[in-house]
Amino acid sequence: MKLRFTKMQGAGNDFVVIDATRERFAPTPALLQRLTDRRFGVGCDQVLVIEAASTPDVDFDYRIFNADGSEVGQCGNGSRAFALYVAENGLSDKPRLRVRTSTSVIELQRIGDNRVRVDMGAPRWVPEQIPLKLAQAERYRIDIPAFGSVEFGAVSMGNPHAVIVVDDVDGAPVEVLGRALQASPEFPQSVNVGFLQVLGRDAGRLRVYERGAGETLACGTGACAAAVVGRLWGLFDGAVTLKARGGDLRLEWAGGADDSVFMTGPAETVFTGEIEWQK
Ligand SMILES: N[C@H](CCC[C@H](N)C(=O)O)C(=O)O
Repeated sequence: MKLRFTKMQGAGNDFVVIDATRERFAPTPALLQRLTDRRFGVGCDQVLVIEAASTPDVDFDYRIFNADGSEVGQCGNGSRAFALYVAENGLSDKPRLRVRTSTSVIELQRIGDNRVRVDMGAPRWVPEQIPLKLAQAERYRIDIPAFGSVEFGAVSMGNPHAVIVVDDVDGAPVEVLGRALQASPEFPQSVNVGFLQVLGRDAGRLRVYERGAGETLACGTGACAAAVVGRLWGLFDGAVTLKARGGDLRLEWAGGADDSVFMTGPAETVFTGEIEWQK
């Protein structure tokens, strides 16, 4: 049977997007592998699945699968692609969309041909909500062989993030230290590891070694987490532009525990295609 998909990207974080209702899509491990593998399949960091709303308070449900097939609770760059897909395919003409993932409800608003502003909800830093098996702190430390005591901030945006402040992201040991933190027992569901270089009170550079995908060219929830940790550590003011390798993201957070983080950035459709698939 044929499976139609749309290849999209947001700041270089790339996606295969599927309208589950139209395609009667059921995510099996083998099919996810076919969609994510960059050699033997289509290739992407995440597969985004658009489903009919499961409750009347939202417009759609939103499922996210990493390149390794793991299903997760949030994808910030993906949410912008989601909004563009819905508009381009006539799934809704509402200017604002409420969308539910397995861990969050977010609100998407297109603000230009290929720019979307997302209410990503409030950050969660209670360790049990991240999850992180350490006593709650503003600054955490874990001893990592070959790196010694590693200091980081930790927050959930519906998925777990650790943020390490570095002097130079280009020289940061992104993969080795990212993998080591992901393997730490303190992160029982692994973690997305951000490396943040502060450029000023309203600017920084960010690289993220993502759970289930490795280093991506940008990570939307990682940018939200870095903006929150940067503000909690007194490094940033209310709004910050974070430069990822694939593009820039704009983050705004008023700083209150219940205040949403707003993320604004690009989204683009790259191509549409279909694969032949045996159920
Ligand atoms: N790797 C993440 C999911 C994708 C997040 C990222 N692509 C974004 O834009 O937020 C996780 O396992 O929680």
